Amino acid sequence: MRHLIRNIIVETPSKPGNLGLVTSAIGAAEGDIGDIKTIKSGPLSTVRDISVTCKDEVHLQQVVQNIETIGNGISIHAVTDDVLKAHEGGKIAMKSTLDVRSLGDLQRVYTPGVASVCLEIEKDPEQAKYFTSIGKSVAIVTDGTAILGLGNIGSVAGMPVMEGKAVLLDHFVGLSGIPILLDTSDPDEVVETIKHIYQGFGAILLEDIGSPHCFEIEERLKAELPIPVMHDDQHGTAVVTLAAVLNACKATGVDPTKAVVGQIGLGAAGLAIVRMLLAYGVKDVFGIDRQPDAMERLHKYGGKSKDSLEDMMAECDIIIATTGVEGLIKPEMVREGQIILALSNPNPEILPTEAIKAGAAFAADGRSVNNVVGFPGIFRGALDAEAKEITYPMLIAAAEAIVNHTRKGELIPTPLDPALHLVVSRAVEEAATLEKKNV
Ligand SMILES: NC(=O)C1=CN([C@@H]2O[C@H](COP(=O)(O)OP(=O)(O)OC[C@H]3O[C@@H](n4cnc5c(N)ncnc54)[C@H](O)[C@@H]3O)[C@@H](O)[C@H]2O)C=CC1
Ligand SMILES: CC(=O)C(=O)O
Ligand SMILES: [Mg+2]
Repeated sequence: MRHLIRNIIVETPSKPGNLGLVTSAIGAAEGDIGDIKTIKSGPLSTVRDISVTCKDEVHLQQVVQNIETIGNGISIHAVTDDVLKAHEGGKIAMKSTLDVRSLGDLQRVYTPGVASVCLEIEKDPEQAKYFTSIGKSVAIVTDGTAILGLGNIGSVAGMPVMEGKAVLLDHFVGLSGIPILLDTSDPDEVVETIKHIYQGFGAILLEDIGSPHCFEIEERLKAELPIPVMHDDQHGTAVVTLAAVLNACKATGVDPTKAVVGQIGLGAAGLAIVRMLLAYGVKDVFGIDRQPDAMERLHKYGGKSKDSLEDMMAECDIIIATTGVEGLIKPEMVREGQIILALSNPNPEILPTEAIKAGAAFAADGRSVNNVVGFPGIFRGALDAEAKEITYPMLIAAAEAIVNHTRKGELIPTPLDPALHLVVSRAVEEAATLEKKNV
């Protein structure tokens, strides 16, 4: 486990070199340093807030002890849990876009004025696109069965992830994400429930719904609803992974269609990655999963199998892993020059630093190769084009837009760049519009 993030508030005498002593002490204990914020900078002392990721509480204590033994007047004021603090009261809220200060405002926003808008929409339901927020709202639906790699922890425990997705939709592309927490995983009940509520949304984002029931749920909803439906763990992840694979191939001079790719774990994310790579034209895509029915699905879509994880690691140029199993890939399994994308969250199958040390040419984990690079722009583009569904040409257009937006030396662009989501949404909108014209 490596997802204990804590903030250590450290005071050092204001003298060059002291921050270096602190970061070296953290590094010596193998703490992973994130943001460093200066809270107070005075002539005598400086106080900084240093975010550190540790494996667990024992590891955190080692980091703290290393700092405390530096001496030189360096001291720790507090160790805080900023992640928990950020979740106090939740991360989202439904807010109005209008102010209500006068009686006139009240009558425009609510009764009696609102009645005339209702009647306009009753006469012509298409008007709902212009006079309500429906076209900008995305239902984020989970049944809680595959929350990250944490397993079936239930929808309510998964709510922080759903709120997180809503924050990203709002922040990156101005869409409202509304979590819907289901208490059933039965495909008939899930489909029936969504069919009864879909009309309040422009699109449906399925999230952290485990396999294999996620496949039937998505297929049926896509067929039965007139609005875009996408299971992000499947197709959002596949888009971003395709982009990372294309970028890695470009950097290593490999023709992606001729690369030999091995996918470990053929659940929601893994099977969709296989399908996406095959749709793109990669010929040799191998897969492995501990479930026989997952292997059957691999073969149905044209993927090939390997006998063991060891064979897969020995024979493939590019390895992608989405099993949810931390540390599944051992450093001794890594082949010289291999490309390793260990995408499980919160902890990867192998840390990128370990994979590189073991000889990999490129290595990344689920923090950077993450569906957040793709899903905001995919949904925005589909809604802007008024698309009825999200298709493979739209997804491949998204992957190519990500590739074109990647700077030299990067495997995948940062999702913090607002221009990224704009180019992805434009590419998806254009692909959707082209498809409509060709129908
Ligand atoms: N980086 C990203 O953007 C994303 C990462 N993920 C991560 O991928 C992982 C899996 O997510 P889902 O596909 O939604 O879950 P899932 O439960 O649908 O799939 C997991 C699959 O891995 C297989 N598996 C487990 N242990 C295995 C082993 N030792 N060898 C071979 N196969 C094994 C399971 O049988 C199952 O088919 C999670 O940790 C999740 O956080 C998922 C979506 C996006
Ligand atoms: C990123 C994501 O969707 C997951 O790990 O499940
Ligand atoms: Mg997910």
